Amino acid sequence: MLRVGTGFDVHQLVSGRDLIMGGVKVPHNKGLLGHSDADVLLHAITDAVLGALALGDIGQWFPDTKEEFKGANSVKLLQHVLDSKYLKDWHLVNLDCTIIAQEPKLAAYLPSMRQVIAKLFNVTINEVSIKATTFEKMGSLGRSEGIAAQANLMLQNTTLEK
Ligand SMILES: Nc1ccn([C@@H]2O[C@H](COP(=O)(O)O)[C@@H](O)[C@H]2O)c(=O)n1
Ligand SMILES: C[C@@]1(CO)OP(=O)(O)OP(=O)(O)OC[C@H]1O
Repeated sequence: MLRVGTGFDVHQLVSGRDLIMGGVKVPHNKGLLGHSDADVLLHAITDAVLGALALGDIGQWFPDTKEEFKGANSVKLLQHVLDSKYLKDWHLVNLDCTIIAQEPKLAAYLPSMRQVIAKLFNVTINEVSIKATTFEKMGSLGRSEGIAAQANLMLQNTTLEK
């Protein structure tokens, strides 16, 4: 059986925070604001996994009202979902993501992000695509007030037919 999932997330870009995306610390004078480490890419991917299997969304699994998720490492949040009973027998066919960031330039960091994410899903980096685009200086994203990410993926369960 095949299932597709999509995820989208956006976080505000502010001073005094680290910029962490795809589990990688990207050097920049600002970082993303959130209850967790605000890893916008991993949040979109987590929502895509949950969406593929109709399991709700990241905020339902890890409420931002809970102290235990304050400053949480989003790698661990995604790992928790992937290790859950719901994901048993499901594996990633492919993942395709787009980060919308006016700044900083991300091209140099995308291979490291692909590596982190491929390891999490136990696939090779060939199954993990991450692209970056600006917002052509338009609107809030174009003014670098935040960074957004979109993820699309396909999961397969070979123990279930159709
Ligand atoms: N934060 C970003 C945004 C874009 N890139 C790379 O630059 C290319 C051109 O971006 P446009 O938004 O003008 O299309 C894009 O295709 C990416 O390769 C980047 O590295 N980091
Ligand atoms: C990850 C969680 C939990 O720490 O907090 P944030 O970092 O604020 O991120 P968001 O994308 O709003 O999603 C869900 C949250 O509950």
